[in-house]
Amino acid sequence: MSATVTLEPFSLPLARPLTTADGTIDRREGFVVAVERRGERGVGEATPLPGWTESRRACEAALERARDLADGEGLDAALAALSPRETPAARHGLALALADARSRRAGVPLHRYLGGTRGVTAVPVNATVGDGSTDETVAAALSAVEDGYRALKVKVGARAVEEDVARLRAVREAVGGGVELRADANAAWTREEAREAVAGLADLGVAYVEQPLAADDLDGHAALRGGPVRVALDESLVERGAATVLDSDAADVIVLKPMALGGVDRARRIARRARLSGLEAVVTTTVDAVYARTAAVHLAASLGDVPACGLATASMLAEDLGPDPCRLEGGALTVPERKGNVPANGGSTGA
Ligand SMILES: O=C(O)CCC(=O)c1ccccc1C(=O)O
Ligand SMILES: [Mg+2]
Repeated sequence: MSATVTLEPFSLPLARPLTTADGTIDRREGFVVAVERRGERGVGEATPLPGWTESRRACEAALERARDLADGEGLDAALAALSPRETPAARHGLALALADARSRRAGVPLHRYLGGTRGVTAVPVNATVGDGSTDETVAAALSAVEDGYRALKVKVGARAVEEDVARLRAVREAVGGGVELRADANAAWTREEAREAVAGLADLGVAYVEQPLAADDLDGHAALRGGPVRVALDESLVERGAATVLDSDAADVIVLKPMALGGVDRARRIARRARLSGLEAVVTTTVDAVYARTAAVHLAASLGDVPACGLATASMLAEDLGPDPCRLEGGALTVPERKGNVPANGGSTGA
């Protein structure tokens, strides 16, 4: 059945640029993808992040092809034509628009539509602390704990290993033992640096180190496991594919970015497979706008009982595409309970 797809470009500056070992993110650009089918409207978001997804240009070209295909052959054919490996952001955008429309028609919130059955009303989240001096890092950590966060993810790998270990030590001393600490190296370290780092972080009670080594180095990651600091993989899922990572012994935890994995539906399937293999699944964003970010909250809620997720990225944006329907309460984001993904009026009142 023929259906209308519309694409609206956007460009959002960050208020707090995120500095990682892999560079600084200071703006997010993409497309709002809207579908209209049998009078039902659904809204999705395609926000490519080069290095993690296709380029903006490739994303736009893929979405334009999908729009033309939907016009003749319908939305399912258009979605099937979008490759989750080649153009994950484009597929994410159209898949979310469809899921939003269908969950609205069914009168259920997106997390129920995705298959969540438990009454999850909030998702625990980590604060994201970018690279910075020890003083800056401690200040950001203390401010996050003051805001109620019980888990902090600190970016590392942009400076010498001993400096990063000193930053984490200063954070641990400042926030005390009751806060979960994680470190994300964004693939910056050599095997030797990673061994040094893990040894230094071990007695600081760091729960896991995210992507210490190059994305393709599954053997290196496997060899790092087994100590008190667990190993999480993020970039490796994009580089090697989720199935390869899950079939390896390289990770204790996998980090799921729906935008980089081709949609919340794809990310959910990977999360469930990971759990069956005894891995933990953490849902995060690529610093997305409100539609993709909220969808990732629904995804985490649909999984039930998730560890703290990297979904508290709204405050990095200077502007957004609409009001945030989630509130931070006690280190967790509230899950929207109205039908669909983001409530049509921004979620301020009513059902
Ligand atoms: O997980 C989080 O806390 C926030 C998301 C985040 O860190 C991130 C955001 C954009 C690109 C890469 C990453 C990453 O996890 O490496
Ligand atoms: Mg990461």
